[in-house]
Amino acid sequence: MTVRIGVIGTGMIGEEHSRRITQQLTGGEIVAVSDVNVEQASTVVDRLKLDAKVYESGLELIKADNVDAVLVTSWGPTHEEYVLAAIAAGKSVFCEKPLATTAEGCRHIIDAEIEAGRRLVQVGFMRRFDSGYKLMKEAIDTNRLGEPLMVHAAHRNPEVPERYVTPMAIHDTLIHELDTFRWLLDDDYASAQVIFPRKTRHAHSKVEDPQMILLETTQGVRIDVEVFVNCQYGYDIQCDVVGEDGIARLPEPQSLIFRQAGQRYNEILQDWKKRFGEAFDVELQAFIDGAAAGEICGPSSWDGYAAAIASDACVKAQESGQIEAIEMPERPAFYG
Ligand SMILES: NC(=O)C1=CN([C@@H]2O[C@H](COP(=O)(O)OP(=O)(O)OC[C@H]3O[C@@H](n4cnc5c(N)ncnc54)[C@H](O)[C@@H]3O)[C@@H](O)[C@H]2O)C=CC1
Ligand SMILES: O=C1[C@@H](O)[C@H](O)[C@@H](O)[C@H](O)[C@H]1O
Repeated sequence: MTVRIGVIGTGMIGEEHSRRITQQLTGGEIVAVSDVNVEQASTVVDRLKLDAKVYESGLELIKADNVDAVLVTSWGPTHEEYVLAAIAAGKSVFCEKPLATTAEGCRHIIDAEIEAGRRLVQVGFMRRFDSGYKLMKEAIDTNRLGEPLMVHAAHRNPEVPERYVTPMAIHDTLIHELDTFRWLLDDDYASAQVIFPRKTRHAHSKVEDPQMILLETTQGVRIDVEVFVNCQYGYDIQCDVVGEDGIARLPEPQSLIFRQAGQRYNEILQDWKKRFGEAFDVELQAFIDGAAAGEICGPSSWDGYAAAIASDACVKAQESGQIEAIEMPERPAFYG
């Protein structure tokens, strides 16, 4: 069975995901696209030579009879409405992170999914599909490090546009780490604090950059994350898990080592497209296969919600300058 997919939001990642579904993956076909910028949607259809109808409204696309499954790749604040509409239509939906920009928005999605009676939502936390992070997870799960005690991490982007403002360092950027560490450590968060070091001259006026986020889990693991979104030099994701019996470091992406002009060096990737290219392939193939089988797996709405609860606490901590408590409600049996 070919899964007929409708894509809402044909910006950078919407186009990337449409390209990989069309040119690399199996079992899926893009039959419909939509974007508030209709011209943008038409351009992507032309550029990728898609046999797809352009819809002026994402909600109309979701209702279309020939759309089996939906990809939501529009801006974060629009996700909740589209995911809820897909659930109401009984269609599988892959939603890029964040599932919603607040925990309250995610809760609406959870309530609707439980009401629908089966899992329909996969959240785009692609790091869970990255080979390096999977090795780390295996090392932790097989107790090679002993009990995890601390995590040191960094999330660096070369630069961000004007519309990227201070809270986005949390709900757009740190949200990846907030999901990853819950999954790696099989734990939830107990508190969060945000510290603003001296601001880089490369940041525009509406974003504090860099930021240091300090998290504590319910098991007492301490986590520090540097979010630095105008670091200039590249897209750089770092993670060390320190355990009782050893330390595991996330592998660097494979790259050539040059000896040239009196220097030995290797290049650093510049964006998420290449850094997590293989992980995107695996996550989207899992979505297509899940939609075909009627069994969506991978990061769930509950994972999106849990990350958003922590994200809300971090945004509050940005404003208060205090350590903010994080309380997770009990996970419904529906989410295993
Ligand atoms: N997993 C990852 O590493 C990444 C995830 N993302 C996520 O993907 C989403 C999109 O990000 P980008 O592609 O970078 O942004 P973008 O700005 O390049 O594209 C977003 C598109 O959504 C469209 N849009 C905005 N409001 C809409 C609405 N109400 N209905 C339909 N379309 C609408 C815009 O016109 C634009 O074409 C965001 O949630 C972002 O956090 C983005 C980059 C990497
Ligand atoms: O998801 C992503 C972007 O939306 C976000 O803005 C970046 O900070 C992240 O590095 C990237 O992975």
